Amino acid sequence: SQICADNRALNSFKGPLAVHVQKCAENKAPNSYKGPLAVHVQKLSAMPPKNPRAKAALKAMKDLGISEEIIKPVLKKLYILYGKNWELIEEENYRALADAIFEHQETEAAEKKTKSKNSDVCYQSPELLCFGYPLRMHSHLLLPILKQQDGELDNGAQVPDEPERPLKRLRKRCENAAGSSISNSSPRLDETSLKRPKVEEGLELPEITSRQESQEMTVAPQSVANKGTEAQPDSSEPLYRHGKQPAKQKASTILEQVEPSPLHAGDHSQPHARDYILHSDVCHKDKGKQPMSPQNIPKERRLTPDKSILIKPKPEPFTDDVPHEEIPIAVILPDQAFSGASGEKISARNAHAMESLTSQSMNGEEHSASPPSSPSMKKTGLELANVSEDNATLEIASSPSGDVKILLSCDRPDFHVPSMEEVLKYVEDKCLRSFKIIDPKFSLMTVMRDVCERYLELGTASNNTTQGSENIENTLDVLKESTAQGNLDSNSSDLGKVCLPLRALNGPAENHCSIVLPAPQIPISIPLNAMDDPLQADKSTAENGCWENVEKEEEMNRSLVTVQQHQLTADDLKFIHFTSDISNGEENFKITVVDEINNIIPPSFHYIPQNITYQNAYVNVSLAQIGEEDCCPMCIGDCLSSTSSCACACQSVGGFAYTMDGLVKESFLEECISIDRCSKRHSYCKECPLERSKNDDILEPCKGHPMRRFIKECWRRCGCNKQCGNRVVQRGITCNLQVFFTNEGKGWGLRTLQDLPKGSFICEYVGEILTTGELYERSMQQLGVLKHSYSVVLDAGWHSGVIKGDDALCLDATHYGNIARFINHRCSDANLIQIPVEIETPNHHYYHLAFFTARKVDALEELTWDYGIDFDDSDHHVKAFQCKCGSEYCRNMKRTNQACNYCSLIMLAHAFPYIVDRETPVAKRKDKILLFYVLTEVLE
Ligand SMILES: C[S@@+](CC[C@H](N)C(=O)[O-])C[C@H]1O[C@@H](n2cnc3c(N)ncnc32)[C@H](O)[C@@H]1O
Repeated sequence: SQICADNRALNSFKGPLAVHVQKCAENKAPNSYKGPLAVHVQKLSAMPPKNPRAKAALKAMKDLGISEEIIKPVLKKLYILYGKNWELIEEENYRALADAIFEHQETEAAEKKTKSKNSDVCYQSPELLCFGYPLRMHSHLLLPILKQQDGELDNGAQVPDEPERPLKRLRKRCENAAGSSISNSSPRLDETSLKRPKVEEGLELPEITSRQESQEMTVAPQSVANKGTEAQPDSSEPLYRHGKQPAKQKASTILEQVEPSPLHAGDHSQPHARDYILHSDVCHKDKGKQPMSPQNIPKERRLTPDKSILIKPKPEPFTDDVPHEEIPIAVILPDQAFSGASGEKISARNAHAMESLTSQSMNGEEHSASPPSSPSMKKTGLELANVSEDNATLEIASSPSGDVKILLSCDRPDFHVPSMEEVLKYVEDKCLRSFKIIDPKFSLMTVMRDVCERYLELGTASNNTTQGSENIENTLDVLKESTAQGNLDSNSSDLGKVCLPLRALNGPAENHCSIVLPAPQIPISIPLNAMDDPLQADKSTAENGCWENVEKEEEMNRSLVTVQQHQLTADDLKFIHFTSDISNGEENFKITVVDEINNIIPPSFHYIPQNITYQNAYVNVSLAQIGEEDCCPMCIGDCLSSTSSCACACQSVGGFAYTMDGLVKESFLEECISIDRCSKRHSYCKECPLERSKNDDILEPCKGHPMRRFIKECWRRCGCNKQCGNRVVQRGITCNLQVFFTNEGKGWGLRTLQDLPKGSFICEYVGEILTTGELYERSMQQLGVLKHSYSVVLDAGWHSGVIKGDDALCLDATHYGNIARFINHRCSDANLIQIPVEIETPNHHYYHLAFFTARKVDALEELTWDYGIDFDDSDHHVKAFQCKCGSEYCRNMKRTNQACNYCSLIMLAHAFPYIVDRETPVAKRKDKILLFYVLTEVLE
């Protein structure tokens, strides 16, 4: 209410109250609106005014025996008509007010008499409908609305003694709009409604529109002054005229002049005010025929024609008193924006240049009742597009003269105006994540400029070539051009460019085209923050500039492409290369990242290609500790080509573990797999390092560690060369891998982009080397913080009993790691197998945890390994999660009762655990399912 009063224009008020009033109007039935505002407005009407001048006016009239209910609406009306100039009202002891009251009463009396006649007129003429009801029925309803608009007279809504502020602006608008004769956007009150209904010969009616109110009643007071006189031909044309007067066409002229600027289409107050004038027309139709007979005031006290009280519009300077939110955040000036390739001539906050364009924030709901291309808009060329989100609104309006205004507004109470840079950055980042193809030079301002250019282009020469798919093509062309240009700018070579089929861009088949994108070249290092909040990670990444090279490679990075999964085929994927390399260039191959589901990037971490000691872990890498028996100094070239196994090979079971092709030998692999899958091949520590690390007295019995086979690779003390066939893991990743977002709810995962034969080396698990004690402490600190676990225990050698004290080691890839941290778990039949590999240290204390394919793996298959989790052991170093591996041998099945295709059966498993255990001691789900089917049928 206060804001209303201050702004004296409902349309400037963005709060819920405005929405209520808007609703009132748009529901066409303010009287049927029972919302809090209606109640509030009624209350307002009943409350005494706080303004002392209003009080005095009331008192003066009351003294004449007129009741307050009669006085207030008339006073209100007069106040508006007089341009809120109290002097005029107070003059001659409230003569004008008394006059108006009597007039009002006369009108009402006359109205009663002619009720049926008027009623017919009202219903027949659409222009005379107000809120869907005959206007004459609404005088009492309109007043409260007007009160809201002007916020005075009632309930402490202060009556400003100074009438100027908003009116100045509106007058200015009026002046600006005068030449354009642009109509209102109201669907009910289009151009036809501006035509003044044919007025019977008689009184000229009060011409009050919202614009007229805003015009400071440049006409109204004059008309009051001319009551009873002949119509004045000049600008002092009276609005109130007593006695028979010829109906003037002037009224419609005035209306045209006071038409809102096109962008004022969202004006909340407009319908009310417009309706009000029509109402006035109807209600006063018969005035000329009805004698005005004041009841309590002698005739001589009534207003007489007196030029001295004519009010001429003051040439008040234009002052922009519109609330801050109304100033457009970004204004695009076509003539500037189009003026060159640089294009960045968009002036932000250039409200000044757009003075003539005014626009109001509208609630999307309300506005939907008035679509952008409503007939009235079409007629005038006014275009208004409106997008609403929550309480925030984006409104784009354009006028036939070529002005475009973009207005962002928000009516939430907790809203603060963000910086333009912040908004642009945020939206750009989002676009970068969301769109399939991004111009390396993408910026929101470029998009805005494109809008302008399109506007100009379509509005001028080529405006008849813009249908449907062609629009798409145009857009693609723009993208194509700019992207290609970006390529040229950033990389003059064609090397590494890939052709991206655009089929996935929703365009029809005939619109397919290709876009040349730069191939992956720029490594990204993802910072260590917001580990488990991808969006946060994105944001902080951008904000902190933590991506290495982000400054210099920004444009290239922006070519990150994300593709909707459902639109992708394996063939498509072959064409799509992503410019990001999650390894930051640390690996031999670029490791791309793709999220086809959410368009996000993985949470940040530091990519390291090799293990690194955190603090206390003791990893003794020294030539001195490598004995003769632990290396092959006499070998030359490739050890594998030798007829006999070298010393290194001998340390691996049965000779070399690798084939000449660099694969793990089948026999060795099978043995490793069987160890992995058979719990019998476990060793149990008398004093388990994992238990010791807990630092408590209650040591739990060791749950066992697999007694794994090691591979021993040749290394620096060996005589062979780097290409020796017994050096596989140390040569690093040699296959094409990709980090992707799984759609089974496991988070990110790793997949291969190429077919892989059985026994292929994939990668090793890299992370910080921690002691088990350190890992335990870290886990305690991060308890409940992290969504995923990234630690493994290097326990393959524990059975040898060499682990002492706190020496037992772990790898934690939470903050520092490589792509192995993305490999998800799969129970029992994972396609990867972990094999401990000794390289630079000849004992089993520290080793490399390497992953090899346990079978042939097809391109695009997710790579998984069995974490070895005992899902019933809550103490396991990998926090038990609800397994979604999908394996038919899933060990977590009996606890899974959600997100499982067999959930109903699993519920039964809960009901019959004994049967399950007895029937399937090794927990093979196949068996369970069979069993449960039987049970289900029995139950049914
Ligand atoms: C080494 S991380 C694997 C990468 C992880 N998915 C990510 O988004 O970063 C291990 C974590 O992934 C999740 N995970 C791995 N395998 C899973 C599975 N089969 N079912 C459900 N979640 C799994 C668990 O949260 C687990 O703690």
